[in-house]
Amino acid sequence: MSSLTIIDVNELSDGQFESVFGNVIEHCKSASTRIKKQRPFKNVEELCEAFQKYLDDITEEEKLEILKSHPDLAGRLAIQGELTPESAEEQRSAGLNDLTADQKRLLDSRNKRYKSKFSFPFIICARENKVQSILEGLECRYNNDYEEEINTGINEVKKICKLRILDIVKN
Ligand SMILES: NC(=O)N[C@H]1NC(=O)NC1=O
Repeated sequence: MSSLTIIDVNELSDGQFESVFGNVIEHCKSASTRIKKQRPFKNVEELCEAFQKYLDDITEEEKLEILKSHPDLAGRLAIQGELTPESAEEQRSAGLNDLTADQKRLLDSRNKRYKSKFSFPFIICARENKVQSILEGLECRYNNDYEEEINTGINEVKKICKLRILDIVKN
């Protein structure tokens, strides 16, 4: 991918911008709606920073909505083939399509335990991880408190978002 230059991005119509960047934060169209108005951007870093700032500036309620819009890793949507294309590729790259039966059981039970404590799914940038580090992250972050996990989850969303933007825009 990486087919657009920053000049192309600045010249997209509002509608095109919203459709191209509408899922750089999973299921969060309002980010691209807000950020399209901040153009022109000097470079791709500035564009990434605008999305990161969006994630910093929203309310805790909006952060929770974003966290809750993420699919479980190797969860029901993955099994049913209903992930967004971005998420499907990220989960595949972490090796989540090739879990052993034991790994799948462990992942499911840790995901379930995490979600019942925090009310939102465990989120980690899959492209920067493999099965083992995901399982360890689930074990370790389960011990965090609620506010800490909202922040950690949003930080992971920022990493996912940046990599998605870099797939679209030439650096
Ligand atoms: N639950 C979770 O972390 N989901 C995600 N992570 C990622 O890299 N892509 C996702 O959809």
